Amino acid sequence: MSTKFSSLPVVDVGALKAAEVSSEVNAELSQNLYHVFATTGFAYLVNVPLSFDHDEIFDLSREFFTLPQDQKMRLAKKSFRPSHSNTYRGYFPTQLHLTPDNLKEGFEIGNPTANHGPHNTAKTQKINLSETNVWPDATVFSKQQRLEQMYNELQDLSSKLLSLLATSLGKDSDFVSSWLDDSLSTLRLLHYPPVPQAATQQPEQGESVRLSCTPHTDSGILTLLHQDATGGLEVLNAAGEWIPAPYISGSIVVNIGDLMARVSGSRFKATMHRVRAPPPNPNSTDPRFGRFSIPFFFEPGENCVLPVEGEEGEVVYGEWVRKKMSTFVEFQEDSGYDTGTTEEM
Ligand SMILES: O=C(O)CCC(=O)C(=O)O
Ligand SMILES: [Fe+2]
Repeated sequence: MSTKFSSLPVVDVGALKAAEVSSEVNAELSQNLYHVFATTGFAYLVNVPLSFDHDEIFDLSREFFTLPQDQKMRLAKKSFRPSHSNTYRGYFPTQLHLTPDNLKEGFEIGNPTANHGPHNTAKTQKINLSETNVWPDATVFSKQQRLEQMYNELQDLSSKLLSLLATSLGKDSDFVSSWLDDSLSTLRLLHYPPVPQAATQQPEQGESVRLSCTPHTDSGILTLLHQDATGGLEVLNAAGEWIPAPYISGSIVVNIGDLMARVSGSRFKATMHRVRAPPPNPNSTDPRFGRFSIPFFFEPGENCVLPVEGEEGEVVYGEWVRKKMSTFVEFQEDSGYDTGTTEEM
């Protein structure tokens, strides 16, 4: 459980821009990060070492979501287009038949330089966690390379943060290095379309606010989130109050996932969060409106074995994520997903 915070702390990570970081600065950053992850589990990072700003990444995301629907559906995962072979990477459309409190469309990419060789066991599963990315044709979307570069920068930043976290837990600096092998990190472009006026005025019975992402904790290690200025992200404190996490210019939000909380022996907190529905808009189908956000989920490789502090056992990441997946709205059974193992290849 997190503490009774009333706002999210801000951590300046500008020191990570330098090619060499002194051991004093590393120790200070490591302590700061330990403190926020052991209390709120969430923080804003400022002065991040990234070559792109919010305008650039959100322009790129808007360019993707304003593609004609049939172009986006060419990238749809198999559960939405059974003739397609991509099961894990690609596009998912808004699912109007599921709960109205999870109205979102998304586009997910994995490691652009991954080795998709035959050694990977993923091919025996219905969902291939390490499949190659799918992309729109370069004639309609020109930003593939830039998005791949953004992915790599977010992965680098995550790996720097992870080694600071390892130090803060009293581990060797190579404690997390194997987590980076064949990493399954996901960069997810998200668009929450505005809901029609009538729907926002009538929340469902027993519910006080209209949401577009229901309360959850992230399942993995660490999430780095770019959010636009629409607002709506809220984080639950120990007193059961939803604390707004509004957009702060130039910042990204970072939070701990369930697996990292477990690996740390519950020293780090995976804090519950949700997103309020964006303001209603009469042009509710116009994809330029609504909330845009871009979480980057740092994930280890499928075969990575993570030791768990204070417990006998270990966690194999691929098994963990498949178990968790059955609870994600995008992977619910009635959306067509089956996360189990196939009898045959
Ligand atoms: O859209 C957001 O700001 C948050 C999204 C989120 O929490 C998630 O995708 O796990
Ligand atoms: Fe989340």
